[in-house]
Amino acid sequence: MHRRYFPEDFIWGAATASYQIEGAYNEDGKGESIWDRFSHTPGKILNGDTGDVACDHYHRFREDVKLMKELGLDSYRFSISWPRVLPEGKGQVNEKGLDFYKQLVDQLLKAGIDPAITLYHWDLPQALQEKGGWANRDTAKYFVEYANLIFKELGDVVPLWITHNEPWVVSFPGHAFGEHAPGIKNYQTALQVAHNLLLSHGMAVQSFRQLGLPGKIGITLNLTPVYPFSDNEADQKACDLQDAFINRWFLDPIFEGSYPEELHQIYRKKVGEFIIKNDDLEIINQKIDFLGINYYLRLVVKHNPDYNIFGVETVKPEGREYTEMGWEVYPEGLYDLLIRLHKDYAPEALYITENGAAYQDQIDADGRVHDQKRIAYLKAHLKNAHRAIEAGVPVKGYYIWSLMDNFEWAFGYSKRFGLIYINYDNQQRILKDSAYWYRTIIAKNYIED
Ligand SMILES: N=NNCCOCCOc1ccc(-c2cn(C[C@@H]3NC[C@@H](O)[C@H]3O)nn2)cc1
Repeated sequence: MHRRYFPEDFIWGAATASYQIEGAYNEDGKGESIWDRFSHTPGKILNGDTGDVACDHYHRFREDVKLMKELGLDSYRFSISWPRVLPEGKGQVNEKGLDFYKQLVDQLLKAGIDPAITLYHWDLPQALQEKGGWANRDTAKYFVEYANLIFKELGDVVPLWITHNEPWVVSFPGHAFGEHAPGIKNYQTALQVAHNLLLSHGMAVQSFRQLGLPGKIGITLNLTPVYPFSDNEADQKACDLQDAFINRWFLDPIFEGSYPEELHQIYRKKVGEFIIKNDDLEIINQKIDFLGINYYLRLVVKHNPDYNIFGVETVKPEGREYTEMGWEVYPEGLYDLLIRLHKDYAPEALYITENGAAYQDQIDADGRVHDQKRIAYLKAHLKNAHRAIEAGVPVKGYYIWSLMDNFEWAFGYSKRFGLIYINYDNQQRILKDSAYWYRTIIAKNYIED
């Protein structure tokens, strides 16, 4: 067996997000979020699930940190619920909410686990949505005020900061397709949202620098490598357009200070303008310390003039494996993506801030969860991350999505991504076989293939 050793200082982590695990949706002064509102709206979430209780992490965080320590995690990536600390999104601070995160960070540090904080993981205060939400440029200003509050409270002990998680998902499923909160179906609004999210990212990085904090700051993007169904020119063109739609629309402004021109032209013609003010792109193009990437799947596309505004149709290759999300298992796509990012954008450092799979997990007669498919998925993706590191790509860490089963947005609790199985009837935590497997990988710092 070939041993693939990771760099000595490689960071082994796991990730969660506030709305997906905390529960206590209206406790201790927390304000309503757009996901509280969306999940309470009939018909939006499978089985009528909500994040009202979730994994009850708000009350069980000490037990959960103990489990992280048992796994030997170097780092734990979690998000802060903006309305838990600022119930109205701005102004009055909810000290009890802030105190929860200070206690969580304190427990992590005592356990020898580095906190990695995502400032925005989709749960916008509803009070700000009432003022237009991310379509309103003022929200960028309110985001920086919120970020500064957290920077000042935790900035001296938290080494890794992520401004936003997956702005593409916030913008398009949230504001063009209507499948995520706030459930808007307006493409032009989605483009303005994407811009204001990026602007808020740049402004927050500027503020982080001005505060002279010791940690590193970056952004996490869901990046999906796109492959043409055939080598004919039309399919190749479709591939380039889909790549611009999902990946370059965020990568180019961040790393080059400009939007992809061809796609911008298509949007001008078929969707309409969105407001960019004079030095916006300069602010967005702030130097970042790392790029976080969430990798799950690849897309294969072909040209179909009738399919959507791009004339791009995604296809599902035959004979391939798919996860419970319907996402193709394509570990090589992680290698291809990392090589491309290194070549085209050369980020100073990269963290895989999410990688994982939903499978049909069940508790067997022996009381264990034998999630062999997940172990195979994770191992194959780690192999490809290692290949990229050997090729010179500065991948500094890997966070499994997710530490525990949780609320998978529009799919509710029907999709299990966790290393830890959650029995939602009694909130019991059960380490799956993949958790024990990951513990040995962390301890040995190598995989065998
Ligand atoms: N292209 N056209 N689409 C047309 C229809 O799309 C509508 C829906 O779209 C999407 C696309 C992607 C996602 C998604 C989910 N995760 C997993 C989470 N990552 C952050 C963490 O919270 C995990 O739970 N990653 N990505 C969701 C919805």
